Amino acid sequence: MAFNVQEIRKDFPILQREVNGKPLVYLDNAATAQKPQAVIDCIVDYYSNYNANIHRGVHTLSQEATDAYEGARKKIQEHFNIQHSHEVILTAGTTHGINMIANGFNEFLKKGDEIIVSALEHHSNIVPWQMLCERTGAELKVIPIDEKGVLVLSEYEKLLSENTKLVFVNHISNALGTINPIAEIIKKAHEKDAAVLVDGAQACSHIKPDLQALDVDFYVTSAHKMCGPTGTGMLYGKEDWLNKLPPYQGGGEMIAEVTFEKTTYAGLPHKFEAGTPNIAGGIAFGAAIDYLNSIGFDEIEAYEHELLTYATEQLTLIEGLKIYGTGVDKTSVISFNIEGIHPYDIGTIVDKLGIAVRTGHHCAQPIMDYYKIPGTVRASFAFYNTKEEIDALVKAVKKAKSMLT
Ligand SMILES: Cc1ncc(COP(=O)(O)O)c(CN[C@@H]2CONC2=O)c1O
Repeated sequence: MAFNVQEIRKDFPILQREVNGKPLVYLDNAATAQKPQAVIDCIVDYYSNYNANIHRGVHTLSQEATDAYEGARKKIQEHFNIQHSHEVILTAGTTHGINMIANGFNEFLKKGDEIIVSALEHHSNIVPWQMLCERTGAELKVIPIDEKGVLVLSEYEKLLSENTKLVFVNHISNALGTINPIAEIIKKAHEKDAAVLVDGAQACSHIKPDLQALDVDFYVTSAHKMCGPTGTGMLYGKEDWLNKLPPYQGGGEMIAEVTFEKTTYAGLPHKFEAGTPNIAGGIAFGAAIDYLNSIGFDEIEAYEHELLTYATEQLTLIEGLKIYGTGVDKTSVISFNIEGIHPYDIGTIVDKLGIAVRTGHHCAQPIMDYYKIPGTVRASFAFYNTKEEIDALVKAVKKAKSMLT
């Protein structure tokens, strides 16, 4: 099917909404993507027709629920070109997955070891590693960015040493839209025998990463960024690493045998899946992947690039407007400010006109510190947005500017 945004928009009930008496213009997709009817129906179907707890059940409903949940795991495996389905850990989301790995490395790090993160990271990919360094005595090093919001790879190479044990970098910056050269970052880390975790939260709705080709050690993402439900996501880990790391949480599901003398743990993936999971969420994660693939990531990437180019052109026509994150490799996120106006004031006014953008530091305060700004207005576009919606944004920003200056 040729890419037809008007046809696609019909799949998203929420896009018919009005906000403050105006048509909703939803441009906060970097925070969470909207949900197509197919994903909504999947959740309703589970709770209506085969709700049951999974694994170990002898009754039909439990078997149906288990088949659907493990079927979703297979879909995730195939989508990301992962070698084994047991290398797919279903999580509560990106933050959960990152903490799972940070916890696991308690036993692997010692004083003198070094962890490298980038200056582009979301707090979810900074704080867990700071906590790990506090626990182990390891030292955190930071890859700097330049004025364009692009990582300075020459500095990264200087930071790498035989003391480097772990490297953490996001695939795409949620604050600026910068796409990082993760294949190169991974290759250089592996030359020093360092493991790499990539935070893919902002990437997986825009591109389809091939995790075997990337040779990444860990990759995390959230379903809600991929038109799936909140509270579910994926941690990929090479099986050698996942077998080395201790379980994250103790409980049901993650055990092989429990005695008061000793407990043995389940194998992968269940070692990392204690307790009753978000069953509906996991199944609907699979439905979201099916939906995105039915449109096609080549089409999504091409169309979103069109939106980014158009929005950049139109916004930069506004006098006094500055865009942060001007690298060549960017996805459809535009962070901007208008001289002399606080981003929060712009966000508040455009909301009155039905336009949803995000303002603030976007859980990336180090980036705001680098630019010496309190925050930005962030407009983030998805494949179901339109050029007409960009025109509405530009008109609203101009109105806000005229009201505030
Ligand atoms: C790059 C990145 N990493 C981690 C996270 C955390 O994901 P979860 O909240 O699903 O665990 C986010 C969330 N993005 C935030 C959420 O709201 N606005 C944003 O930009 C993110 O963009």
